[in-house]
Amino acid sequence: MKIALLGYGRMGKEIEKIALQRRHEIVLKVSGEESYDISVADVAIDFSIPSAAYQNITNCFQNKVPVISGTTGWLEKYDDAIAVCKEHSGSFIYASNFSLGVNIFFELNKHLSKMMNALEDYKVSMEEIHHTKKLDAPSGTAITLAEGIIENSSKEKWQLETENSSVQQDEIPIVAKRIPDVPGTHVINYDSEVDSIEIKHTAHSRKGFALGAVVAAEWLIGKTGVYTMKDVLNIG
Ligand SMILES: NC(=O)C1=CN([C@@H]2O[C@H](COP(=O)(O)OP(=O)(O)OC[C@H]3O[C@@H](n4cnc5c(N)ncnc54)[C@H](OP(=O)(O)O)[C@@H]3O)[C@@H](O)[C@H]2O)C=CC1
Ligand SMILES: O=C(O)C1=N[C@H](C(=O)O)C[C@H](O)C1
Repeated sequence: MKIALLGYGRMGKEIEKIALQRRHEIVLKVSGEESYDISVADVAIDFSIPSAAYQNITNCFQNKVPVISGTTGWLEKYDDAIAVCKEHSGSFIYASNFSLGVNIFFELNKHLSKMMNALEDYKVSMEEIHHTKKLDAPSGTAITLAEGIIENSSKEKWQLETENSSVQQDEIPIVAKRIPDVPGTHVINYDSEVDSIEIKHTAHSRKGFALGAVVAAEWLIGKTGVYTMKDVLNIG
């Protein structure tokens, strides 16, 4: 495949390594506001910044280039992007996390949430830890995990815990920690007076995210429509 990398930072570079190992070609690397011709690519992989993702993604739809996006922090425009995708019969996969392990963790989280819903003595909370260069908080993965709990319990929303925040009964508190060089850790905790249940995913590097994005790009080529990593990995 001829791949365009929209965003050539930490993830763009990791994706390049995996793509070359899998015998793909990188035909475009975009890392700023410069104009570019996306039509040279068979597929685009966007890991850019929250303020640039929508423009990058919709430009792909308008030029009929399938696009994978892992950029987080832009989802207030997700529905608009899907409308543009449908208008142009585009091809799209967005995932807050492309790693196989986290996608299994997403399913485990939903299952656990269903089981815990009736047990009022347990209080759910979440913690995510990432490197200090991360622009958004909470992480996209933490938001997806919270949505998985909300779908399967009486919780109605999530709340990022700050010094001044007070968490309501119907909210899932999320603590976001920033520690140098941490690729991404997510913990869900159910705590009662007598015990705690905790599930945790720890990324050891960015390799799993990058491999998942390249596998998703390989899978999307030749398809039209909007898909998720559940379709790609056939899990859940
Ligand atoms: N879904 C997933 O599995 C994962 C998602 N992510 C997400 O991916 C995104 C990127 O992460 P990461 O690589 O660590 O971040 P980086 O900051 O290392 O990379 C972002 C890159 O985007 C570039 N950029 C700035 N403006 C534009 C633009 N208009 N078009 C294209 N590129 C642009 C930046 O250039 P410059 O530095 O010059 O500004 C930078 O090179 C984040 O939103 C992060 O949360 C990260 C890991 C996994
Ligand atoms: O910015 C990162 O690094 C990561 N971002 C994604 C997120 O916001 O969930 C995925 C991963 O945790 C790494």
